[in-house]
Amino acid sequence: MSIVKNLSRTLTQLLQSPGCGCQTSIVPVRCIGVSPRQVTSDASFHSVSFSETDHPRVLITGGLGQLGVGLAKLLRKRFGKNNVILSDIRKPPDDVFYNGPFIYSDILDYKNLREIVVNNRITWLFHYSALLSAVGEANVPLARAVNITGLHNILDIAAEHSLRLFVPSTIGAFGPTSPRNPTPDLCIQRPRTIYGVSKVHAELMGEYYHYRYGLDFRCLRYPGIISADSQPGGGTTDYAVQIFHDAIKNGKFQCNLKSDTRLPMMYIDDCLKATLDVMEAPAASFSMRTYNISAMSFSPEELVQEVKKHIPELQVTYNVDAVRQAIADSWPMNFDDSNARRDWGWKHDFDLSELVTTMFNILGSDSRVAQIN
Ligand SMILES: NC(=O)C1=CN([C@@H]2O[C@H](COP(=O)(O)OP(=O)(O)OC[C@H]3O[C@@H](n4cnc5c(N)ncnc54)[C@H](O)[C@@H]3O)[C@@H](O)[C@H]2O)C=CC1
Ligand SMILES: CC(=O)[C@H](N)C(=O)O
Repeated sequence: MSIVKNLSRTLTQLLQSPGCGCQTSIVPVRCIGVSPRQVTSDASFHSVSFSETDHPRVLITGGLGQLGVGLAKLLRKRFGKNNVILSDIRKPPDDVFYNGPFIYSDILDYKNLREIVVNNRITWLFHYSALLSAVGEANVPLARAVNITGLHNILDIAAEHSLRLFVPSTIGAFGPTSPRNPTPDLCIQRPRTIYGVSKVHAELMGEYYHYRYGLDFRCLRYPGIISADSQPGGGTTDYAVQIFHDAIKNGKFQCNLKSDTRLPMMYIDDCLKATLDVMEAPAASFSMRTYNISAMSFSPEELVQEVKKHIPELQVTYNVDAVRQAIADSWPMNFDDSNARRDWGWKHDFDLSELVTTMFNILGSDSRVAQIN
């Protein structure tokens, strides 16, 4: 009984202390760092808080995919090369291996993940491992394991070690019953892919851990991301990257979506900038923990027109992939990101024409700009 009284007194003091940062209306366990998973006492609560170091110590999971290497480059510029560790289950190419710390990490291996976080005194975690929409439909058990079980491991490790955690969500977290034009942050989410279901689960679990355990969870719903020097990992929006490679290589492109399929898209630099911005934003600026971000929205036909300004002789045919088309038809056409713009100042730099010009500048030494004037 006296222990309970003491605990209650301590809690009251904590809640009244100005440094606590907790509102009394929120479940107070966050202030005492209750761990969501039973761990041995010597393994818990050894985290180094951000204020104890000059820079965050960062781990990126699934870092060898389309987005991770670019993210590592950006974060290393900001926080120093050795403060950012890339991890994946694949073998890194030479340029990645020799450009900064790389470590093997399977997110399904909880103990190994915890060891990495502890030994490297990680304070920020960017959780990029996932199976994307099209490959997820091709292997549902694996997608369920990686996207859901893997996420549970990440959430528990992050909560136990007081990490700041970024988990990307996607336009794919919405479904045919969501408003599609535009899609707001808060609306019905009934996706029909395992990818989408796992991402809604991630959004809800992250927010639950935030309120229940005080986890500093931050989440952005990315549109389809377009990049020049990294390949997409098997999604529905992949066509918008492939067109550049095929146009340059052989002047022909076969599109697997219908010409008028409109989806939100973004250039990779904007996506990575938003990711760093939301991680650096003061928590007090957030009115929610999961935000839509948007830059542009286009159909294959509109992208083709823009690409043809650089390669006028490009020949395009349409050979629709039924699985991808059904997915795309259930996704947002336009994304409403007004909350991100208002709360923490999100602003994109690249529109469609800048994106296409930039892609050709990077990829297309032999692309020819048409005389359009
Ligand atoms: N690229 C895009 O257009 C978008 C991406 N996102 C999200 O951003 C994140 C990163 O996306 P991408 O880089 O495009 O994905 P990607 O598919 O290119 O890369 C995912 C990486 O996860 C790794 N991985 C798979 N199983 C793993 C395991 N058991 N343990 C550790 N790593 C494992 C893979 O080896 C791969 O390198 C994902 O969560 C994705 O859902 C969200 C919306 C759009
Ligand atoms: C939009 C995404 O999440 C991804 N690129 C996919 O198409 O699966």
